[in-house]
Amino acid sequence: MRFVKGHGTENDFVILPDPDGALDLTPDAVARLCDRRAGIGADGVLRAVRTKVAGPDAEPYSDAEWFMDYRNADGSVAEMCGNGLRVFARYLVEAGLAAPGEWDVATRAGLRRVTLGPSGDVSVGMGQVELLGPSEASLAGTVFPGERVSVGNPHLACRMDGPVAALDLSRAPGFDPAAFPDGVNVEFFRFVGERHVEMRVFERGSGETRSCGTGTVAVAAAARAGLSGAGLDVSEWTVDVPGGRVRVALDGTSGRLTGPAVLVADGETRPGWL
Ligand SMILES: N[C@@H](CCC[C@H](N)C(=O)O)C(=O)O
Repeated sequence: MRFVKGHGTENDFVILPDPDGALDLTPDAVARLCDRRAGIGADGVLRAVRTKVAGPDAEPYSDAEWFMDYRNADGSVAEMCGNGLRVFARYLVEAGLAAPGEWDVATRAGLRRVTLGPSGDVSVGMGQVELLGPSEASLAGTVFPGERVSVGNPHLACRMDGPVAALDLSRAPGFDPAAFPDGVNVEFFRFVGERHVEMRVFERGSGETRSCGTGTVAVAAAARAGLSGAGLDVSEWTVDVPGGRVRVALDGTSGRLTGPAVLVADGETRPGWL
């Protein structure tokens, strides 16, 4: 099986080129590919498949040529992945499967428009960002009030006063399963400047990662909501994550994510390994 390895602010992915939809990608195969000791190692898998052969998840979005079939490291399926989409778009351009410019990619959360040149940062229209009300996370006995946010996938963005580096994210934060029946990605953030926050994340299905694109958009929206009088104003945010920095533009109720996307290796799994 051919693969490409890439990352966006160190949120890393195994990309599987599957233009004809020939791969039978089981949850077990995804978990083995993502295993950092016995596999290639990644936070998730991005299967690149043409929408017309991608099956029911892609059917409503057949205007787009490509479907990003995103899977978490534990093999579970997620609706969207912001960093993954930047890496996915960079892969399609570098592989000669799409031209630099602006085009839609189909995801389980709907169509997402990517903008990229022949090299450099990739920008992604992240669709509607919905603030869904308060909830809370718990970590080592401490309760963190937060905001439920949907960026196509579920998030709980918790503001804190101390540095995020002090958190122990070796275990999953607790959350209210009634509020998040399908699980949740939990972000902890702190203001470090005007419209500038630092963030760490514990991702559903992957554990702590070095960055989460949908999470940075959720955090920017929750941070804006916490500023008195900010309403739904148009604003640009800088979000620092352990793996680097991204920019988030909020415009009313929609978001745009811009940041790096880097491909680091091409390879082939050994016959019979998976
Ligand atoms: N890292 C991603 C989000 C991946 C999906 C997430 N773990 C989920 O289950 O919703 C990003 O960059 O957005």
